[in-house]
Amino acid sequence: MRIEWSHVNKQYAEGENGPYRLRKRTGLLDFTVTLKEGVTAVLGPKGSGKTTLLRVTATLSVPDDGRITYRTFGGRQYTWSRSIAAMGDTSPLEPLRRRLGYVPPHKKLNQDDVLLEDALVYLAQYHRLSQPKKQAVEMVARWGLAAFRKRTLAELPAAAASRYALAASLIGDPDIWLLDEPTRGLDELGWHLFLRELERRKGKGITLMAIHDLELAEVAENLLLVEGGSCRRLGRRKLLTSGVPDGSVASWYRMMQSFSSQGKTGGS
Ligand SMILES: Nc1ncnc2c1ncn2[C@@H]1O[C@H](COP(=O)(O)OP(=O)(O)OP(=O)(O)O)[C@@H](O)[C@H]1O
Repeated sequence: MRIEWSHVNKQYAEGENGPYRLRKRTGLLDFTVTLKEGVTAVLGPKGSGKTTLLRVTATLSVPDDGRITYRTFGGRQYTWSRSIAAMGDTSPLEPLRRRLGYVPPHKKLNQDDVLLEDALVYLAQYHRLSQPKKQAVEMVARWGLAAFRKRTLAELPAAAASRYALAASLIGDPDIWLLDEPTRGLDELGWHLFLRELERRKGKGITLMAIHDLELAEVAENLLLVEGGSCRRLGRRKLLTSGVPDGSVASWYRMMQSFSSQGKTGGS
């Protein structure tokens, strides 16, 4: 399976700046990449477009331009683009959405008064799983959430909310797992369970995780470096980091950042 982003653009209007000018912020700029199976860490400075990339890929946000093509297991193909969104009926994308798990950057669900276990049952029903209650109970056990089963999502402490976000995204065992700052708010148990899940996912489907933690990036199979909304580098982690003395992602990332700041200052 693979995902192909082809000339994807996304801009945000920042607000009026004077009567006739609308300032724009770049989310993605001519983003063109093909990604195959494996765990890929999406790295880049603040505001480089990581969240935008995950949101458009999750079909939660509409690209202004370009298209994303998903070639999934079983030979099925889906496309997400502005023209498809404009048609109004996105039901042909539903099978894709059911094979896709997304973890948002902010895990705390302040408004939600659904009980945690019920929320997982609803998700299992949405994913058309057999025995949704059983699936929910299993997920509760797997993510150490038994003590919170009968709490509403709004009541969850931060660590449990972070574990719930991961558990919810994994209902239905998605082929595509999109994680935005997945370790934000996680406690020690959450970290342990998350790392175990990542190991399980290696080489199985596509996992894209936007992270700032360069140590965590060491568990990824691929690195995708985003800058100014575009892909600056994509490759096997081992290959990319073989060029730096200690072979670490942190050193490689620093080297890439120092190249870009030299470029901006004319190499001085
Ligand atoms: N909803 C929005 N409205 C206006 N501008 C936005 C919005 N979302 C993102 N942006 C802008 O788009 C650019 C890319 O943002 P994005 O959140 O995708 O970057 P990021 O790499 O995820 O950043 P961070 O590492 O801080 O999470 C930034 O300039 C950001 O300010």
